[in-house]
Amino acid sequence: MNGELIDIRGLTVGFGTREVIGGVDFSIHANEMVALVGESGCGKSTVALALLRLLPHERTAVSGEVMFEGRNLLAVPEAELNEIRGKRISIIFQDPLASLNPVWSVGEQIIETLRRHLKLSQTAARRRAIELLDLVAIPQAHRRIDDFPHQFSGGMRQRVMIAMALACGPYLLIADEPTTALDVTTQTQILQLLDRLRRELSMSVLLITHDLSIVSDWADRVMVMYAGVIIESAPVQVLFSSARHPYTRRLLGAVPSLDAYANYRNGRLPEISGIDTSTGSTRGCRFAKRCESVESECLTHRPRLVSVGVKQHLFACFEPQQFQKSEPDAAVVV
Ligand SMILES: Nc1ncnc2c1ncn2[C@@H]1O[C@H](COP(=O)(O)OP(=O)(O)OP(=O)(O)O)[C@@H](O)[C@H]1O
Repeated sequence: MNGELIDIRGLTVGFGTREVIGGVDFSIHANEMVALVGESGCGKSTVALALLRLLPHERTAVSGEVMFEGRNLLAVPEAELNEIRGKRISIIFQDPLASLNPVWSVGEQIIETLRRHLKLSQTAARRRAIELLDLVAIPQAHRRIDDFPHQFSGGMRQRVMIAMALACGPYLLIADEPTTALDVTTQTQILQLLDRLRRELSMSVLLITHDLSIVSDWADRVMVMYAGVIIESAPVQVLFSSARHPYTRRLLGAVPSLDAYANYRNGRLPEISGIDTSTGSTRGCRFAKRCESVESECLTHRPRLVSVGVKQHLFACFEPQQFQKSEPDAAVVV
């Protein structure tokens, strides 16, 4: 499969009267690993859940388009979406224990998924479940299949979740903070595993994380989110070498490195001042209150995501040297 796998346009989510996601546009190509990075509370999980219509219905308003295989997932009937969730698009979360059933063996849980979605016989499903546990490098998969979730370490449990997510051969795996609860070594192993699997299985991965430092080795492209909007998006090397948005530049300054460690020992680890990441303000640029280069236009107009002139590098900022056509913010024009 080539080209765009999923294309998201104008995704907006409101909880009650608060707009949490303010019109997000992005696409993911076949076999691509794309990272969605941002501070806690900026709306990363809300985007992931909104794509699959997994947000609670009550007091939640979702609009926009999520085009996948020629269909808008926000508009297809629930039964059709059930065929897509878990089968074509799978999602894994930070805490496997919360997603696994403690009273069922991991084998029973994978077999149930295989039987429900692929209608396999019990014997074929068990054989496939062992293969899947093998695929995610669980040692002695044929024995471990009958163990219960609590008998696995955190990293192994995350592998089980990945095996389950892969059961039906999805085209897209959404991994929401899959390594946050793990130690650094296990975190690397899980990311290595995801990277190997997406290559072997020709699958795309949307990796959601608050930790910019983990994406450099694994992601092809990075999208930086701030207060419910994507403010910069670029191939990973471009982002790390030539970030344009003031927020991304400060975020990169806050990525721990040996230099930063030396600074830290001297009491000078960089920080991003202010706390305004999730206010859902709809007026002007959402970063304006924390931005050192704020101009009057930033308070009244919202910068659109535009190309900086380099392939796949987009940013949303009224940086003076950039010519950007802006549109008055809907909140200002009454
Ligand atoms: N069901 C809900 N009802 C109301 N507000 C919600 C709901 N779910 C999330 N929020 C709010 O939306 C904002 C974005 O939350 P979200 O979990 O998407 O952020 P995040 O970037 O994934 O953060 P984290 O990395 O901490 O998970 C937060 O302010 C959160 O409190």
